[in-house]
Amino acid sequence: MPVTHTPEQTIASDRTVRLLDTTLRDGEQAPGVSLSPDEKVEIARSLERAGVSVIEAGSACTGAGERQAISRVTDLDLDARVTSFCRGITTDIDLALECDVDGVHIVVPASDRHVEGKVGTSREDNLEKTAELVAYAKDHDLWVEVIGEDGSRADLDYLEELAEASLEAGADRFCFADTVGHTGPEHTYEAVARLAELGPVSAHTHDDLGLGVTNALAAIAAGADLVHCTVNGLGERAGNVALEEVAIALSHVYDLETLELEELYDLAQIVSRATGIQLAPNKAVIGENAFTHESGIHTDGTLKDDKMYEPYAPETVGRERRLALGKHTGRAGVAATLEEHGVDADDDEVAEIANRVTELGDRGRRVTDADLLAIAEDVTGEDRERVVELLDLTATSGGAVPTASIRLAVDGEERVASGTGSGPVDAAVSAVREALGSMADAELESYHVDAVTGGTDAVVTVEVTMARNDRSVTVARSEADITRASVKAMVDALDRLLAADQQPLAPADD
Ligand SMILES: CC(=O)SCCNC(=O)CCNC(=O)[C@H](O)C(C)(C)COP(=O)(O)OP(=O)(O)OC[C@H]1O[C@@H](n2cnc3c(N)ncnc32)[C@H](O)[C@@H]1OP(=O)(O)O
Ligand SMILES: CC(C)C(=O)C(=O)O
Repeated sequence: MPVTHTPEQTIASDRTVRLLDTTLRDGEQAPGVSLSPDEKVEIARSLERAGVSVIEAGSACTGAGERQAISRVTDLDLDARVTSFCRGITTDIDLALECDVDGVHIVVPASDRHVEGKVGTSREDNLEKTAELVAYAKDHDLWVEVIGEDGSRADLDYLEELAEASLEAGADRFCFADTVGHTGPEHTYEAVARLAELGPVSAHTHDDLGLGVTNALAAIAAGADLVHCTVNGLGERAGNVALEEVAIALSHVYDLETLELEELYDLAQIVSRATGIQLAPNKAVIGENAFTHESGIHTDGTLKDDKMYEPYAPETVGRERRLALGKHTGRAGVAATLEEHGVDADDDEVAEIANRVTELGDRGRRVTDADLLAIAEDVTGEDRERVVELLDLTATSGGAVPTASIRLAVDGEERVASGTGSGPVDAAVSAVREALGSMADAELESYHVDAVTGGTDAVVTVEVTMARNDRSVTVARSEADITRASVKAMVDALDRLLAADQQPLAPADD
């Protein structure tokens, strides 16, 4: 049954719920991820700033390098409890002790598949062994959480026996683990509610079915007071439940605070950088698009009331709202972005600019602010200070080799050059490149011609996209002469790239 349907099954805002972060252990188990000691230290510090209660720093049994990294984290003397994963083996606990951890997670099999098929023991021996391990760890003054691995596929009566044996032996808590992310909120609720009758319970959920958060919330509703999470939902296979998602869901839906939410975005970036795993743009809380609006109706609504299309303010999680331009842009978004750039345009001009932005977006293009400004300048006829400007152009195509000569103003000085090519446009472009030298080092990503009016006197619009240093700009110019429109568009695009780069002027190559 869903977790919020009855008052008993909801999460009261006065509950104390804490978050355990296992980015440095389960997160690091994501294929291809390996964190250096320095990276673990950096992440641990930012987890501390965010206010997590427990940091599982790694698996001491993995090797000397891992133990060195865990020791670096324990050396930080954080407020958070620092722990290590241990299998149900005494030597794993000894290795964790070498790292001076505050506590251990003793991971023992819970389902018959794990008890018999993986570890090769029996239910009875597993109970006995678990109790011995807990007593051993407690004798060494460790905080102890016993995790019943594959608990969601275990016989629930046996899981209770395992929790009972652990708690009676002195474990501080028992953890319900949905190891392969196979279960749903109803079963999670039932299992955790039964375990919570016995003592403190944690929950460890995975996202294989996309139910990580749902199950974590079900576990909390059922009485779990410590939830295992990872930053950005990193972890085995489809990952663990994301720390940022649990924290914001508890805050926004249940009014229950667990973390310093405004630290979440920095934390996400730090982990993404260290692990090399990029954030999906549509990822809740921390994805690039989480607070970005492109479609006209949303942008217009958001400008009228910033809560119109957002559940909570982006600043809550350390972010800012962004308006994007593209195929779905409307007048309100264009007007707001132009205002941000100090560009004046009347209503008709804004409507025309919005149409041109949509057309550009329609061609599958991302529309940048530079694109918008180029369109606005064309539509409004407003000029601006330029680094490069076209003064004159002559092109001939009658002879054997099409040639063009060009006169440009470059930072106030005149430059003249000529070029040849396969046609007049190509010749003019070579002349431009000749005149500008290295300033023209930019790739022509696309070149597109449209006849705006019919007949032999048609006005053509030439649209070019030029790119340099990860920046690209699209400029369209309309003229009766296709060569002139092409050169104007290209010179303007280069000018905008130069302005964006703030690149010092290079002398023309002689
Ligand atoms: C659900 C989870 O996320 S569990 C945590 C997963 N984490 C890791 O695997 C940490 C990284 N792993 C490692 O560094 C290595 O696998 C080590 C050091 C743990 C073990 O390496 P190896 O000795 O080479 O063993 P290997 O990896 O081949 O097999 C795992 C062994 O652990 C045993 N094991 C697994 N779980 C448990 C457990 N809960 N309790 C006791 N033993 C266990 C397996 O039975 C197997 O033992 P066996 O070789 O006697 O059959
Ligand atoms: C070690 C345990 C908690 C685990 O990672 C899992 O069950 O997924």
